[in-house]
Amino acid sequence: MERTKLEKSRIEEREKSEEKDVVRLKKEKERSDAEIRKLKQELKVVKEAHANQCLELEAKAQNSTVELESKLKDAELQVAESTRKVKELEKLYLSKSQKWENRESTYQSFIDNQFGALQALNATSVSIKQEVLRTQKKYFEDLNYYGLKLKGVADAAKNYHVVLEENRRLYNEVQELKGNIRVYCRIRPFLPGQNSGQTSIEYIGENGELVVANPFKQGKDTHRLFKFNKVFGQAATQEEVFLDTRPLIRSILDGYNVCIFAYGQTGSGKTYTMSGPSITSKEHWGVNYRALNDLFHLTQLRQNTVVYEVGVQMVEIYNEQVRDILSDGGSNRRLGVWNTALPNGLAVPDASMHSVRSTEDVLELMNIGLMNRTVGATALNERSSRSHCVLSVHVRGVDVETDSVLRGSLHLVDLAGSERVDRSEVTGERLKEAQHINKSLSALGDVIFALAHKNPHVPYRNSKLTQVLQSSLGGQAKTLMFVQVNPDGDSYAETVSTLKFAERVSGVELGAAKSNKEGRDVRHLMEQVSSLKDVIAKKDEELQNVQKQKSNSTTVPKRGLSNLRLLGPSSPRRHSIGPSPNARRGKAPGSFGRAASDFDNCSEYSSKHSDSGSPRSSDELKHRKDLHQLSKFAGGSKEIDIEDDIELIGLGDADSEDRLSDISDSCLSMGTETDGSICSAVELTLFPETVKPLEITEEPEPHLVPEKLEKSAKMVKTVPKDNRTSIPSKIPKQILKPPGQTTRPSRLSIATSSSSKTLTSAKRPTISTSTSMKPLNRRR
Ligand SMILES: Nc1ncnc2c1ncn2[C@@H]1O[C@H](COP(=O)(O)OP(=O)(O)OP(=O)(O)O)[C@@H](O)[C@H]1O
Repeated sequence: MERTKLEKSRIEEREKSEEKDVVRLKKEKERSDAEIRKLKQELKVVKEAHANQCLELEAKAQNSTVELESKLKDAELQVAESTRKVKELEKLYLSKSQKWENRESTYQSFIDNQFGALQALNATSVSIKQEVLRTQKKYFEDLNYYGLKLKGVADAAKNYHVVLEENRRLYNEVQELKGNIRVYCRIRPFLPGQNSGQTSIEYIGENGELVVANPFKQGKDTHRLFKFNKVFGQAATQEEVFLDTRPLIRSILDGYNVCIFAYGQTGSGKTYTMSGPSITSKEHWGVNYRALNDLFHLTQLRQNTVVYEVGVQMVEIYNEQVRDILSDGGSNRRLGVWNTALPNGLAVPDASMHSVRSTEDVLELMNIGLMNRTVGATALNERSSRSHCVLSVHVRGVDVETDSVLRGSLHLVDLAGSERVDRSEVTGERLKEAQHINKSLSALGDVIFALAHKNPHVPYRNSKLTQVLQSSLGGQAKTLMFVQVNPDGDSYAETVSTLKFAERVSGVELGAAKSNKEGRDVRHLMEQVSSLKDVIAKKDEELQNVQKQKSNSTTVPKRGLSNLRLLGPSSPRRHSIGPSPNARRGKAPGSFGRAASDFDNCSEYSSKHSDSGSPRSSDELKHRKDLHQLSKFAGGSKEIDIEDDIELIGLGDADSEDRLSDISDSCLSMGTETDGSICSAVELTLFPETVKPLEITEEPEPHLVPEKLEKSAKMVKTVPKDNRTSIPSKIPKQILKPPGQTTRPSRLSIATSSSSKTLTSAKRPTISTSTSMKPLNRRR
């Protein structure tokens, strides 16, 4: 029961739960029904939406179908097109591939060839490599070899300049030995206002080459090459020009004669080179101031070994007249020119000689000279020199140790410029001057031409200029010419003719220059000769005495023979240089004393032996006899005196005719020949104190003797007797003439005498004469 009850309770409970379940289920069913309704509703909506969608989709599908169909058609078309293209491409491909194949085969064959070539190249390169190695080896060997050689060459190159210098020196020496006239060319710069674009100067070489060309003509033919010792360009300074000239100038102090002259067209810079534009600035000084400045400087340096004295002359040649431009007021006096080649170059002995001791003295003198010089304005040069100006510097040096004397002279010549009168537009007086200038320059050209061609006759006498320059052009001087060039194209013709002239000048060989040095040895020898002659004379005298005692029957013409004895060719005293032994012993004071004592001896001799039959050598007697005959023929003793004079003044030479001098305003100037004459002249005028006193018994005729020479003669009288002083190398012997005998003032008049003509055939050296000696030969 219980169990039933329990069962029953359980069943009841189950029923209750089932009922609950039924209620729950019912609720659930209702909820589900609601849900189903809702879902149905939703389904209906969805169905409707789906239907709509389907419709839409159908429509879309239809559209898409249409679209796709059209696209398909397009695609088909495209496919067709593509297929066509593919076919075309295939075709192209085929042809291209065909081409490529061809190319490939070509390249292949090319590559094969190249490969073959490469192999060949390889082989070659190997051999070349070997060759290179071999060459390299050789190259290094050669390099070593050339290195060694190069070292030698480098060593030689080091010496190259030395050798070059040496060569230049040797060349100059050769030139010097040949005595070629040196030619330096100087080109003037363009002046303000000139057109520098039209220059005739094309090229200036280092070694003196100069090429000029006509700027107004084209073509090679217009170019001309000239070669000189040196060419100074437009930029060359006065200092540079002088430095190249200095060695030449310095040689004056070693006893050489030097001549420097400037040649060129008017306005080309001759005065600029020789004097400079102004003396106020040292930088502008020309060659002449610098030369003298340098000479003084050198003389100072050498004063312990050589004592120098310097004298200056300055003359101008104006319209064929030589004028002293340093004399006070005397510049209008015409001066004579020594008309022969003189070793010491004193060409115008009558020109005043001024002793100078410093550059200041020189500046002062040259200022005076340049102020006195004739200048004028032409169309080509505002201050054109209308004359040739010659500045002569005479130097005498005495060696302190040896007493030897040297003499040098320097001529600085500023020529007047050549000019084409049509260009210089001159008239009247200027035209006359220009004609004289051109004439004298053309005479200079003729002289140069004759010298260059070594003609036997050189026409020095055709102008005063060539006479003055004779010793420098034809003597033993060192000569330098500055050829001045105007670079202006308009002056091309003048430039070429100037340069041609200069080229000719540079071809002139003067022979080696000689130094005017009297060595001690020469002096000693001369002294010995002199003393030997004294001994012989004494012996002669003794013999004559013996003869006289033996025989009183023969009479010898007194004056004639005595003088002939004195002056005969055998007499060495005529040429004696330096004091005689007697003079040194104090017997006679110097050479003039010597001359006087000779004369005394001679007079004594002649009086002692006037009536004796002299037993001298037959030659001498014959000579005397000849001369005696001549004297008789010429008119007795008077004529013999003329002969004496002839001999004394050096007219005894056969060639004396050639040496005829000019007549100056004041007196004649002598033709003469040897160095001594000039030296004497220079010494008597410039260095009078060196000359020994001479007893002059009579004053020379004043109208015949230049004022300066009178002074010299007076100075000679008053010089103290000092046996050590040097003596002019050539001193004429004094001869007494019977009172009332006429004087032969001019060598011209003497030369025309018959006796002189006969004597000139002797052709032997004659006693030189100089201005200083003129008083001695002129007696009343
Ligand atoms: N090297 C130079 N440098 C500067 N100026 C110069 C030079 N050479 C010449 N001159 C000038 O040229 C002009 C002419 O020169 P200079 O008078 O020296 O000529 P010249 O040849 O002597 O003439 P002339 O024959 O007519 O006397 C002057 O004014 C001068 O100053």
